[in-house]
Amino acid sequence: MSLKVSGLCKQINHEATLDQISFEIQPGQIVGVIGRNGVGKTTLFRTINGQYLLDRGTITVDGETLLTQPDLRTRLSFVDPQANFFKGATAQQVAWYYQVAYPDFDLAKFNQLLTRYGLAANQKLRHFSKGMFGLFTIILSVATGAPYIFLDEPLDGLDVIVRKNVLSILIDEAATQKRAIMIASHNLSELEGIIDRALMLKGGRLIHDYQLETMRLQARKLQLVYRDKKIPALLREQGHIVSVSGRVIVVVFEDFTPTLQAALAATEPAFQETLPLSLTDLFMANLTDAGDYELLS
Ligand SMILES: Nc1ncnc2c1ncn2[C@@H]1O[C@H](COP(=O)(O)OP(=O)(O)OP(=O)(O)O)[C@@H](O)[C@H]1O
Repeated sequence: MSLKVSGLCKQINHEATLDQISFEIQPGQIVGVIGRNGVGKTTLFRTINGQYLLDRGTITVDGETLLTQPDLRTRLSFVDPQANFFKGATAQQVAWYYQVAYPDFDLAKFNQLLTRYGLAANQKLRHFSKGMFGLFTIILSVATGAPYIFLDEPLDGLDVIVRKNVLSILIDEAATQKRAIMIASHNLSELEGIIDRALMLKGGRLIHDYQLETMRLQARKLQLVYRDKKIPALLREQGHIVSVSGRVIVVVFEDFTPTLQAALAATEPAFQETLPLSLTDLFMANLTDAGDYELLS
């Protein structure tokens, strides 16, 4: 059982928005999709879910090819936050449409979650606030019964209490219902609390598939201070510089070995301290451009 994407390519306006994307997700996994604005996260979800046609590649759902078997789409759920199809319908009406599309739609769960979060079933979606609509999207996705759920910025606009509740719903769905959940989000600190893996996109490609547990064991974030105003070449060659402030350099090494530690000691930093490493650090380490931080001259 898995959803497998192999060599997926998607061009938009003759640009390779997604280029040779391959990954596989298993039931029970919560996987983050991260990357800078405009890198293609939403396009990836739309292409997997059939809103955009893919140019090349294959997608299989539990071993069967999605393109040739459209009924497999009922195993995927993606409520596109930017789609306006249902904005004139009430929450209840949308549930009726979804019941037709999704054979396992759980109306009781849908109604129970609407009530629990204070959303009126007879209210039109266009009358929901941004946060209410975000919450509705998650409730609808969960109620479909689809084993593979895609959520695009699900925490956007939700207040802190609702965010915590939503995260618990997702963890519960993954743990007890064995749903696989893919979440595209810029909310890295909250994402980090629930995901097992993070797929990092850059320049249309999948540049990292982090298993967070392994990553935490292998990577190291260091704060270093040097006497002279020069950044040792080793830091650029073996690490990712996250920030430079005066003589203080923060650098992330994704594979911190004893050999690297020895080489680093040879650069004779005046001060060295290990800092806690987060998903935000990995994001900055990989996706910060030279122009995004000021270098020592
Ligand atoms: N329907 C479309 N028409 C034209 N360009 C599009 C379309 N959909 C996506 N794009 C372009 O594809 C690129 C990827 O957009 P996408 O929305 O997938 O990025 P994203 O990673 O989700 O961004 P963000 O983090 O800002 O939400 C962007 O350059 C965007 O302008």
